[in-house]
Amino acid sequence: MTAAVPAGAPVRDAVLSRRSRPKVTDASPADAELEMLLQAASRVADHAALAPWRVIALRGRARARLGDAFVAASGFDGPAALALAAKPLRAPLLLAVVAAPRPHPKVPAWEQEACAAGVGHTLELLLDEAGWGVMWRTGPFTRHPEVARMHALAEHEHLMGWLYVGGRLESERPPRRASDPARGRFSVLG
Ligand SMILES: Cc1cc2nc3c(=O)[nH]c(=O)nc-3n(C[C@H](O)[C@H](O)[C@H](O)COP(=O)(O)O)c2cc1C
Repeated sequence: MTAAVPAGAPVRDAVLSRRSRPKVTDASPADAELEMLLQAASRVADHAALAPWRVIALRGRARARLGDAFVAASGFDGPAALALAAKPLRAPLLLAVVAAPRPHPKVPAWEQEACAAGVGHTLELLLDEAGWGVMWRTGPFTRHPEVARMHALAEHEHLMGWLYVGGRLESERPPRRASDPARGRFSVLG
């Protein structure tokens, strides 16, 4: 038997139409819009309702300070350092997704990180649905102490990466993924 797909199926439509957008304009959502979308994203499944995550918005000079932290973490100098320092400047707004797992008698750290990742994915989807350009990025220095310090993370917190957010370039139509990643990744145990 096939379950009926509700007319419109807006969640499925939003998921199927989402694209990562590597190039964005200088426009960005206001903090009030971000808080509203985050309130929705916070409804992901969350064992024991620990909300083991938080999100930090990096705008303006904070992006340059992140670039400086990347360079300090890398030990690079010269042109390689300049290129690395410029990476966070690719979007006007970076949303650092932070996992904040704490010891819990029933909920191990990996479950809490799964919840934080869910918030990241859901927030990315909601921003895309709202018409913003978004791409989740990480890199080799995501969990380096210099980068944690720049975000003023607590001891138990670590980064899951950044949602790079900006305005959409109307000229750009990012391609769909060529393959069907779900093919062969479903099985049934009777
Ligand atoms: C946790 C995480 C980290 C990622 N880091 C990067 C990255 O550093 N660089 C990159 O090109 N893509 C990265 N990606 C993948 C992109 O966000 C994106 O999903 C990919 O380019 C495919 O495009 P699509 O989302 O439109 O299918 C990351 C995805 C996730 C979930």
